[in-house]
Amino acid sequence: MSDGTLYDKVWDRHRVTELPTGQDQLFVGHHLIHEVTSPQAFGMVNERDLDVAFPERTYATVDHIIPTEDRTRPFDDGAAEEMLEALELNVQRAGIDFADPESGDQGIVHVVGPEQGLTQPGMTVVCGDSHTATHGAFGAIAFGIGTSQIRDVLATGSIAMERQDVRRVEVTGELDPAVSAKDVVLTIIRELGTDGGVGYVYEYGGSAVEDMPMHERMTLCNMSIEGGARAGYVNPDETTYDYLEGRDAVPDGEKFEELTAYWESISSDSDATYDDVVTIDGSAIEPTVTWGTTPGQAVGVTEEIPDPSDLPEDKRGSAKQAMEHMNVEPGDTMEGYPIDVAFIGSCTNGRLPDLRAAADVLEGNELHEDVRGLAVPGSQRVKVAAEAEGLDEVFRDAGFEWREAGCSMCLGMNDDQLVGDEVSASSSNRNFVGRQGSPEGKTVLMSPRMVAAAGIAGEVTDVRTLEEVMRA
Ligand SMILES: CC(C)[C@H](C(=O)O)[C@@H](O)C(=O)O
Ligand code: SF4
Repeated sequence: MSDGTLYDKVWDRHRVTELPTGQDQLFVGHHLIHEVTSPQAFGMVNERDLDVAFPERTYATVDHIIPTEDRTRPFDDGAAEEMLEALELNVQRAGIDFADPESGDQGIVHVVGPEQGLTQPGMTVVCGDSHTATHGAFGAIAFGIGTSQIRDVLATGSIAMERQDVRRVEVTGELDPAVSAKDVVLTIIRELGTDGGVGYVYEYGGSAVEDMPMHERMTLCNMSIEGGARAGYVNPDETTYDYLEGRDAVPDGEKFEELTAYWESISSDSDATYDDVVTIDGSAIEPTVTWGTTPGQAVGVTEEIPDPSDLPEDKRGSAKQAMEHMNVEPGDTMEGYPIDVAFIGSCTNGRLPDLRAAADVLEGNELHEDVRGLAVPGSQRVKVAAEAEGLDEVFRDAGFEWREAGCSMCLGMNDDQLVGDEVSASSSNRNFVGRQGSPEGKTVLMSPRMVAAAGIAGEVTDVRTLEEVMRA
């Protein structure tokens, strides 16, 4: 068992008791909710005539089903309208703060929590959503939960959970300037496997992680679940405190100083022991893209797609199937793979610095004539901030549609979907078959800069080469 890690310390501080099942009852510091996974859980709580135990520790937003174009109520999509109405009713009844579409605060749950300072180091954060690990970027223990657990958290402010092992994932060296956290996490998942993290929580560290600003750490932790880990976190440091200082939900003055001291104390000790340690050479990572239908089926953009027969036996069948779906061959590179759609957004890469990174590549360029582009800010606040910098103009001038905040084409639960066998260069986190709305659709995951480069070229492109050409 690990010892002296942030995970152990935070777990112990939130552990209420050991349950007869052998699980621990864990107190939940913050509960985030959205419209897709909460209605049933509220239904169960209401049915038993229970109150929400800690409405003040609960925060709601609407993200998955919300249209990113016309938001006139009632929505054209009756099911979407119904889900939002259910959420409105539930939060109103329980007295839960709600980032509704009129509030100016609405957005993807994993974008709004951090931007308002709701997510803080040393907390336990849960949400009925698998990408809750995002919040681990702050040194919180954050994970996705299922419907019956949402019910439990609503009714008691706690859940039954088993303690996980801790794997330290150490990313050494310095990243190439064209390489981002997205490339790092795709590399980690590729090396450790999509189920390599089962039973673990990942502690990310090493110089390449320490050098990452908060939005990059969020991208890294966001995809922990794609590697099978229950959660992922980064120990809090000056970068974390600087990000948090002055945010709405963060106390200021002396209280902030006290908090910082507390946050320091819950960081992993220098002599902490881990159940496993993995080291990855950050300086060797190049811009990385997926060739298949899981986030682990990834290669460096100039690297050859592997031959399934060279893969471990249990990976061969799925690799062959993925190659068929994606229409790629072993030995091909992804460079030159034609795309139809460029999607910038999602809880992985829909924050202000992600939009800046894409806009930086797009400035003065235009989307390829065969490509449609969708830029979707992760939250209303991100949208306003981006517009204040003129980023919307850069996107529009390049031929992108500039939309309202939400999950959008990350999973296509609204109108933003691939059509037929369209190929999308996407800054999101999942490339499963049918993920972006069309069963024949194809998704190539990559960083925002790489999406912008692919959009301009009309095919997967090494952003480093594109930038060289543009400079010449
Ligand atoms: C709808 C929701 C339950 C789902 C998740 O849990 O992650 C979604 O956010 C996703 O990314 O697939
Ligand atoms: S942006 Fe995508 S991954 Fe994130 S919560 Fe929404 S659907 Fe899930």
